Amino acid sequence: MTDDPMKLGLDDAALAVHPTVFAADALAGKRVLVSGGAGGIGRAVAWLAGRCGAELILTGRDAGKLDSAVQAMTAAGLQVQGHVVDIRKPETVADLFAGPVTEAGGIDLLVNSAGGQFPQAAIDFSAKGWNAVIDNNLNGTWHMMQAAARHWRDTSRPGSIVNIVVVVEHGLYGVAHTIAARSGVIGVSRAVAVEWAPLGIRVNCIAPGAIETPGWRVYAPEARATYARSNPMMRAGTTWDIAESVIWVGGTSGGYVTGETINVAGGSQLWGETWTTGRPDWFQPG
Ligand SMILES: CCCCC/C=C/C(=O)SCCNC(=O)CCNC(=O)[C@H](O)C(C)(C)COP(=O)(O)OP(=O)(O)OC[C@H]1O[C@@H](n2cnc3c(N)ncnc32)[C@H](O)[C@@H]1OP(=O)(O)O
Ligand SMILES: NC(=O)C1=CN([C@@H]2O[C@H](COP(=O)(O)OP(=O)(O)OC[C@H]3O[C@@H](n4cnc5c(N)ncnc54)[C@H](OP(=O)(O)O)[C@@H]3O)[C@@H](O)[C@H]2O)C=CC1
Repeated sequence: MTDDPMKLGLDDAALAVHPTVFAADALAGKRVLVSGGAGGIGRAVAWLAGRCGAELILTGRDAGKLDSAVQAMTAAGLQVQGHVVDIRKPETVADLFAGPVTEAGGIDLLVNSAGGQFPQAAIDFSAKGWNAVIDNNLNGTWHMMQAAARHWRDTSRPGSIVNIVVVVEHGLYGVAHTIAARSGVIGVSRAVAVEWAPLGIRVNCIAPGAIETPGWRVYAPEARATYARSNPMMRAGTTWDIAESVIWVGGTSGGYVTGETINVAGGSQLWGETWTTGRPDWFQPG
């Protein structure tokens, strides 16, 4: 890992050629919408989906980041468009589906990778900080899920949703607001996996462990330095690990899977701990 923010995780050059188990036509004829598609995990998902033959729609808040992702993928021959959408604003999410999604001919897969939080001891959260994280990760993800489900219902086509969450079982500390928000996403995903099955809509979650991305910039270097050893495999994962699991469960390969949360976390749901704020004295060994 490096502290150069431009070099956290796999870059476009690596994502363009990284080996994959998927065939080049695994998603031929499909259209994939990735929120947070210019970020670390979303970008890798977009690259893999595009390399599998899907048309891509990427969203995010930062137009410059989106432009750089669209340019890199276009230069590699992928079919991609980018749109500025803040998932916290339901009206802009509705505009995305009424406009670009409809004009493109609809989508088959929605990947919700937009999200994030800041590290802080829960006892110190302000009401505004708590609300910001809940709004971003629970409400924002829900706005996207519901808009996609309405799109599929109204166009009588099946669909698939993959929500990127975090490992909520244990071992992730200093981000209790996001544990609450992501537990909500996992819960609502299980509920609508049932409600939306008659519409031909599958809903699953992927819970990444420590995946080196530019998003890690919100954590102090001392905290980040501990992340790789936060799981029994004693290493961080890559955005490609997450991308391949997203395409597996979101694509036809996961066609009989719904309502699941899959930890892609090196076993950190079973063993290990991540203190995003630094480990308190109470928990120091002996
Ligand atoms: C081993 C695994 C590692 C950990 C697992 C997870 C990893 C990841 O998720 S990687 C990173 C993914 N990306 C991010 O987390 C992006 C970074 N985070 C954000 O962009 C923001 O924190 C936000 C989206 C969650 C909130 O943004 P926004 O609504 O724009 O909020 P504001 O910046 O205006 O802040 C509102 C409010 O929130 C409190 N607050 C924000 N940042 C901090 C902070 N660093 N420390 C303490 N409090 C913070 C604060 O109350 C803010 O209000 P004001 O005080 O009025 O500014
Ligand atoms: N990296 C890791 O170790 C882990 C990551 N995760 C989760 O995976 C997801 C992706 O994270 P990662 O790629 O690492 O982080 P990044 O910060 O690199 O990417 C997150 C992306 O989300 C977008 N985003 C955030 N809030 C909004 C919003 N309100 N509206 C639209 N877009 C938004 C950002 O776009 P923009 O910059 O344009 O605003 C950003 O590009 C997040 O939910 C993260 O919490 C979970 C576990 C571990």
